[in-house]
Amino acid sequence: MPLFINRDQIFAHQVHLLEHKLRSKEERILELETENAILHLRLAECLGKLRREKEEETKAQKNHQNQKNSQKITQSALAKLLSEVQAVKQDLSEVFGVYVNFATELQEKSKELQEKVEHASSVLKGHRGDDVQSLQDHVAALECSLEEEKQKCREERQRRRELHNTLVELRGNIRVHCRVRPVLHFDHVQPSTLTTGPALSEEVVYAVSDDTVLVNCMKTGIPVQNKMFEFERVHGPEDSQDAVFEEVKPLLTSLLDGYNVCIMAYGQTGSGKTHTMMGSQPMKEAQQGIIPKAAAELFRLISEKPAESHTVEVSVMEVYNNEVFDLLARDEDRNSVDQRRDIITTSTGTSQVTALTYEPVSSASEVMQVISGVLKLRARCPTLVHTDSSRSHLIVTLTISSNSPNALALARRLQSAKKDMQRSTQREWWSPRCRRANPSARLSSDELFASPASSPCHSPCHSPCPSPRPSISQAPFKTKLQLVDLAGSECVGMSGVSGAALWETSCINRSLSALSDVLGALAEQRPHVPYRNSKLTHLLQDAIGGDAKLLVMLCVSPTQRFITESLQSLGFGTRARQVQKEMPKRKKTPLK
Ligand SMILES: Nc1ncnc2c1ncn2[C@@H]1O[C@H](COP(=O)(O)OP(=O)(O)OP(=O)(O)O)[C@@H](O)[C@H]1O
Repeated sequence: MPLFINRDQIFAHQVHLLEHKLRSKEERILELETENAILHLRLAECLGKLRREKEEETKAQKNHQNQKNSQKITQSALAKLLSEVQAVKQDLSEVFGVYVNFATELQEKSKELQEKVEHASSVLKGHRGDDVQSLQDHVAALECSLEEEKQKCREERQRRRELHNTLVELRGNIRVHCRVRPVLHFDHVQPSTLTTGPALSEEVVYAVSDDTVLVNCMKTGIPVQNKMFEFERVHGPEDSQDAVFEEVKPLLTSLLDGYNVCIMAYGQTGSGKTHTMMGSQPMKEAQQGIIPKAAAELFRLISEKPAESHTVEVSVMEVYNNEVFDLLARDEDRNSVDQRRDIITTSTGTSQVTALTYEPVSSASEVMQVISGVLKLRARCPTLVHTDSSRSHLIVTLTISSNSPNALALARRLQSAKKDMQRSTQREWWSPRCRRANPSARLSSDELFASPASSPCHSPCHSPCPSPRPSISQAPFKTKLQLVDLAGSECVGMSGVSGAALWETSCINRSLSALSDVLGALAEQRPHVPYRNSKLTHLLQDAIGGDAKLLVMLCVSPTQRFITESLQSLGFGTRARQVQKEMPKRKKTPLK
């Protein structure tokens, strides 16, 4: 074996050894690093465990604290409960004490009552039959006197109403009657799904007494507000055509006494104006309105006068789109001709329609024949509210010419009686002193119309007696009865009209608002009254502001659907009542 080992070989061997050592060191380092990593992992695990345990411990501590708190609360609640139980126990014992006392008292009282009943029944048993009879007689007498008192009360109310009417007449107020119609089929409409609040067909306008109307104003979320309106007379849905006419009838007597009279129906479309003025189909007597009934009453009154002392003429006009039309105008062949007419103001300041046709009539049926003959010419149009809506204002005028000496005498007496009343009113005719001295002192129509010689002075008051009656013109006179069926005010949206009908609606609404303006000016006694703002007010100038007796018949729908319009009509009536016109004057217009 060669002994020569060179330095390179030794060096290489050493390098090899060192390399080997290094590799094993490196392996060891790797091992240690792995161990270290494992230890790190373990440490992390332990730390996590430790943290979780700590959290659990905190949780447990919290729970423990909560438990401690709720224990405390429960303890205090228990203590409270205990004290309440003590108090209830105390109360119960007190109540029991009261109950025991009450029961004893009740027992005593029932005993007492029983004794009294026994005593009363023994007393009753002891009574003789005729005593019972006298008791029954007494009760009957009491009932009778109660009935008498009721009758007196009714008479007193009637008298008060008459006095009120006289006062209205003396003051020259416009009379306002109101009629609330029944709920009808067209009041029922399908409610919109969006609308809330009261149903549209719900009744909200009521005639609560014979002079008061009540309106329930309902809005969602607001308490119901009641509004009251007072008029000279209020008719409810159950009131018949006859009942309505009965209240109007006295005006017809005035007509023959020499006064101009105007009866005008006002109200929203479909509220019953035409029903009230003309009547409804089928036109049986019970369904006749004011116009046929007034014609009948007028001719009945005339029949009581000397023969041929009165003549009557009828004219029929309509105001349509602010134009006056003479519905009786005919050519020689009795065909309708252009019926447009003008209104002029005469030298005496009254309004007059030029070339108006007057038809002489001698009975109520003739009057109705003439009117029915031309009513078909009246403008009508179906609307969403009313299928047979009148689109014009209708004015029927009955002109009565009187040359009766009786009527003249009557008129003369009336004139002077009225003057006396007026004078004594200014003096204290209504004073409590006068009324106390003779509570029944009121002028009946007989006294009013009696001649001075036969008219005793009823007033024992110290005011001087009326002076001798002044004499007036003996000339024959004419009076007018104007019966007006106004077109209905209406909301364009609700009536659903368009085109020509929309123009009609606008004309109707404008003329009605002109009427309202005239009443406003009169009520406030303004120096200028705008009669000429519309043909309607110009035509009715004498009736509204002149010396005629004017009655406004307000027609009102009863349901929520028309509440805005009803309130507007009731407001119009209230405004009309505030007007103090000239005192009605007897006519002295000479016959032409
Ligand atoms: N008091 C009432 N009793 C029974 N039915 C009534 C009453 N008032 C009105 N009516 C009926 O209601 C409907 C509408 O009435 P009317 O034609 O009189 O309304 P209007 O006020 O004249 O309407 P417009 O102004 O649109 O002409 C009619 O069918 C009528 O018969």
